[in-house]
Amino acid sequence: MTDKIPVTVLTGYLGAGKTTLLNRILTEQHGKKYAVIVNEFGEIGIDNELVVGADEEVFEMNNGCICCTVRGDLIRILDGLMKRKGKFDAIIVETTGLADPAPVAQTFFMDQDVSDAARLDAVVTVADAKWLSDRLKDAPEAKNQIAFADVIILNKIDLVSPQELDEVEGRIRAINPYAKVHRTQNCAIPITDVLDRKAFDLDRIIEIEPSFLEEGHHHHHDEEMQSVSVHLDGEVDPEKFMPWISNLTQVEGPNILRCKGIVAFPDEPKRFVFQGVHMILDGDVQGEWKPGEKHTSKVVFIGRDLNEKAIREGFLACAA
Ligand SMILES: Nc1nc2c(ncn2[C@@H]2O[C@H](COP(=O)(O)OP(=O)(O)OP(=O)(O)O)[C@@H](O)[C@H]2O)c(=O)[nH]1
Repeated sequence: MTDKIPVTVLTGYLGAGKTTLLNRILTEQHGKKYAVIVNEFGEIGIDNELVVGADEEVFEMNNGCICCTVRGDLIRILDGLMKRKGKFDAIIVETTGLADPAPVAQTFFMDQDVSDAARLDAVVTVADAKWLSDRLKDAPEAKNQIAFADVIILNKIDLVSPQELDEVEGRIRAINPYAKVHRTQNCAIPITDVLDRKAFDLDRIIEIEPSFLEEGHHHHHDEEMQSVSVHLDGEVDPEKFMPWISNLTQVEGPNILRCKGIVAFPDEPKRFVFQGVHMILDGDVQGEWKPGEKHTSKVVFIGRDLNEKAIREGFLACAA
């Protein structure tokens, strides 16, 4: 048991702050070596490029949600990591914001090779203090993620009043009275509160969902959720791109749960990276393009009722 590799499953709804937390963990002086598995909903990988840290190996799984189609992928990557045991102190799996954590956690108990070599240390859920209450009403995944958490990072406390914060924590407590809740801004939390918690308690999970250990476990999915990703084989003109993205998120904000992108501007040595949650956009230049690297641009939108054609044409029209 003790020499099994601890695995932390990092979950939380779209845009809650999972990558922010991951980057915090990886940049802290911990002297440990982590393998990171990132899964995102969308065709073009962006999250892996946003994860900092030179020493970590990042394994990416695309085209599907970790809890459904790519679970085989997860097992394959974990098997590969197990064979290199001793090289990693721990494994961190960052799931897409739409993943139901139950089947992910299930993998560590159902697959013999995986369960022989790894132990699920904890399910850590990042919750968005501003949007969680709304998502609990319309997104079953958000509820499951809270229900399955061992540790809950109630993040973005800067965006709500103390009263709203107490309310949202009350909702969390109503769903999951067991998890340790930490209130944070930008996921600022000591690493020891997140990793190596030995917090995953199978008995408790079975109590919540008695069918947890049965194959063919039923899980909830939001059928209306879709993703649109667009790749532009070159640079974009900031004079066209900035008004386009800001207008799109203002108009379509309620439907766009999440957007992100990495784009190249002419004469700019760094990549412009932006992210948004509904109509809140955040972007900055970061990370220089490598010498000889082709300057390309890509954007991903996740949401409901997205007009794929308009988004695709709109972005491509921003070409420099
Ligand atoms: N105001 C505020 N913004 C935050 C805070 N934490 C993170 N953000 C911002 O919220 C956005 C989403 O953060 P991410 O860490 O990318 O969220 P995520 O959960 O990894 O997103 P997905 O991978 O798309 O599901 C980014 O623009 C962050 O800078 C916070 O405490 N307060």
